[in-house]
Amino acid sequence: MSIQRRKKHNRSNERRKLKREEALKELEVLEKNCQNLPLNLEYESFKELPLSLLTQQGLQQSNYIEMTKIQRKAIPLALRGRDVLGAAKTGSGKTLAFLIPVIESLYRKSWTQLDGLGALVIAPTRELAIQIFEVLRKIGRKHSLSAGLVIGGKNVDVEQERINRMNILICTPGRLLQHMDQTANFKCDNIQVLVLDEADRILDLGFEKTINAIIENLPKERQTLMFSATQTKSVKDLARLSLEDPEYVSIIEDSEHSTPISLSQHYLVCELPQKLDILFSFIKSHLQAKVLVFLSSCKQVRFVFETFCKLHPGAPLLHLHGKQKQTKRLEIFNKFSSMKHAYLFATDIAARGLDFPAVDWVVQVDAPENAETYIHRVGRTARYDASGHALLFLLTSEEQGMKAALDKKKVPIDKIKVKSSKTISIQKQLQSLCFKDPEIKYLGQKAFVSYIRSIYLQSDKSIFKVDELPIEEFAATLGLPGTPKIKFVKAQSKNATRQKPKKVPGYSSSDEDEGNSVKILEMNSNTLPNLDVQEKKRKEANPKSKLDKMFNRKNMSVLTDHYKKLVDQEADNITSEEELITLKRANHELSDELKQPGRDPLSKRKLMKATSKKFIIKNAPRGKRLIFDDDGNPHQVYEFQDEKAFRSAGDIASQKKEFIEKEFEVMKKEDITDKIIARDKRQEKKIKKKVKLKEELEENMKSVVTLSTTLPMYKEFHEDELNKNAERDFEESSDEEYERLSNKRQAASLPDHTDLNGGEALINKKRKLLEIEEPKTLEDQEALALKLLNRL
Ligand SMILES: Nc1ncnc2c1ncn2[C@@H]1O[C@H](COP(=O)(O)OP(=O)(O)OP(=O)(O)O)[C@@H](O)[C@H]1O
Repeated sequence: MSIQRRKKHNRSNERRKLKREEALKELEVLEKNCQNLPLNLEYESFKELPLSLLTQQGLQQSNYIEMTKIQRKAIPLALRGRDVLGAAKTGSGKTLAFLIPVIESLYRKSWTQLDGLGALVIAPTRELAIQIFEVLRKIGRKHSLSAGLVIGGKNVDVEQERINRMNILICTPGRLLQHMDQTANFKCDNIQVLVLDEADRILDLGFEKTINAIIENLPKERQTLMFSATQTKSVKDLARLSLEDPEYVSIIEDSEHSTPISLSQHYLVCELPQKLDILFSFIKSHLQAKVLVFLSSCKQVRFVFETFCKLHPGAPLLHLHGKQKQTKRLEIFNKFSSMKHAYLFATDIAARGLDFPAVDWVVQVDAPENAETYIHRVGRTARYDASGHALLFLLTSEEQGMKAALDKKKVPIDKIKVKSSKTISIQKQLQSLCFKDPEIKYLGQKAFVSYIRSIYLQSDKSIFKVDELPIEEFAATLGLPGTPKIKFVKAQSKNATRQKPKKVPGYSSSDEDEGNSVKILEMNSNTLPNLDVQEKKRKEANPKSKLDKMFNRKNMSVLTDHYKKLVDQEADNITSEEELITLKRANHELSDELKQPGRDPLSKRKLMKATSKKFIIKNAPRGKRLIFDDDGNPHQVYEFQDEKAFRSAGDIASQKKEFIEKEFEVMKKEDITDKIIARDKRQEKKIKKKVKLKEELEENMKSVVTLSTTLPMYKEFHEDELNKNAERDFEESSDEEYERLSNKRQAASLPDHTDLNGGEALINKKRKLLEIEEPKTLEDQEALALKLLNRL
């Protein structure tokens, strides 16, 4: 190296050293300033805080200049390393209040990729996690920290691959725990900051155990920040669990109201059957608005969305609920965010944290479960410094209880009256839609049941009174021809119910009417033979119109099958939470006359139907699978012991275990036999293929004798064939064959692979075959043909 170049090199080295020293000094100063940050001062802007230049730039470029109240209070505390439990109104900027300390904490520790995961942010829903991630990307754009999103609904493998490279993770609790359990090398032992956003919701959603398990995996020495727009006792419990002497920062407690000042809030009182008419009329009179409409369940959302779309109210309609796929949810989220005027029908999935820009109205058609949920729902409007309106529909039975709950939570809300002259009735249109489209009718039935169920499940019985609902009128306003039968059957306590022998689906006996807890049995009224006496009387008193009958006949076959399937499925998939409420299939038992065609049927039509081939085949008893013992005696696959003998054979659990083990052994043996058969078949196939290939090659050789230029083509063919065979074999083969086949494939197609050990010999052998000299004489060609044939 010349002297000049060396000098230049030294100069740049020095410059780098100086820069490093300066950066270290800056970090030292920053750390000192943070530790000594006076907490009694009122900071107005982000500039006044000891934040890194990179964060300052990120904030400025995102137009965050002045701090909100919660940011003023919480950020200085968090910068000093304190644990914070923060409560502030919706839309008050809590996201920045925890993200800035997260970034700064890692920055001050000179965090790099080598240090691994440094911060975890946990949010209750995927949408919220995505939103937090976007804010982090905005304000952290100048930093070189890596951040990742770990939410359900995405490929775990892809996440597993990248998760270890991240410094900050934004995640939902379930998926995070999954990675903690399943992802090799996923280390959380270096976590510096843990954030729980909407902590109370995380608990509401039943993630308490998950959170506890996550916290167990984290180091004790860390900073914890928790934020929510509402704080419940359970959050404080959680705080005790994971925060060390936390600072409780509550902007709500200081203020007169727990909702934003710029939010005007009203409620109206109506009856259940009026709700959809009022909503439709509201849309008609607010076409140029961006409105979020809350309903109690996915089914309600779907029904209202589907029917209103068909009624063309004149405003763009969207819907969002938890049963949609993640990509669809995101698409709708983005669409609604970007639209100026639109109606989004949603479940409580959209209640928390989501920052849709410029929402004018939040309309709660179905009342929220409690005052906290009300606060979060209305918080989707009037965010930051914007204004907004909220309208709550209350049933007469709900008014008193809900108003008291809202007053207690410091929610200022006024009553307004609905002008009946301005309400458009859509009942007829809904009826017609249900009549024309069985899917709509089906949705209506599901919406009906899920609404009643949601009211029944509400824990605050002072607000939600299921027995005061005008059920029949409600069904009629949904356009349904009859009331899907909802029977309240008092059953015994949950445990007692479980011990009872299982009932035949669709069969409801009078013993279900005894006990303490309540069970809902739903049936399709159209196909309901076992109506109770009252119902029969009612039907006699109100004979069905011709239209009703037509309606029923038209939709009967389409709906009942579809409906039955779904109801059956649901009955099979009942979760523990749903055990109280059971969906049951309608009892489709045929009358005795129809069952026994020999007896006198009531009418000719019935007789013909009962003796038809189709009917007999359909109703013939199903064949049973029998197995024969060595003496040729038939047995059922599983034969039942008599109960006494069964009980005397030992306790149920151990018998069950023994039975499962025995069956497992049988399955294992069967499995081996199946595998042998499959392998034999594969080998047979391969031999056949080889013979065929050999024959084809012999044919080709004949042409080689006459045309020596075909050799390259032949070579290609051979390679191709080998590749194809290898691929086919690979698909068909077991894992054990994988290596052999992939070597074979490489041998046929790849160039040099000197680093392959086992495969090397094979490659060389193949290469000999492929790199043969072009034959010049007839003898050469014959020799080549022989060699090639031998290779097979
Ligand atoms: N300092 C600030 N300056 C300007 N805008 C801000 C500031 N802080 C937050 N915002 C904006 O205010 C809106 C609400 O912020 P954010 O979503 O953090 O509220 P939140 O308190 O978390 O609400 P929620 O309780 O509903 O989750 C966002 O659009 C955000 O960009």
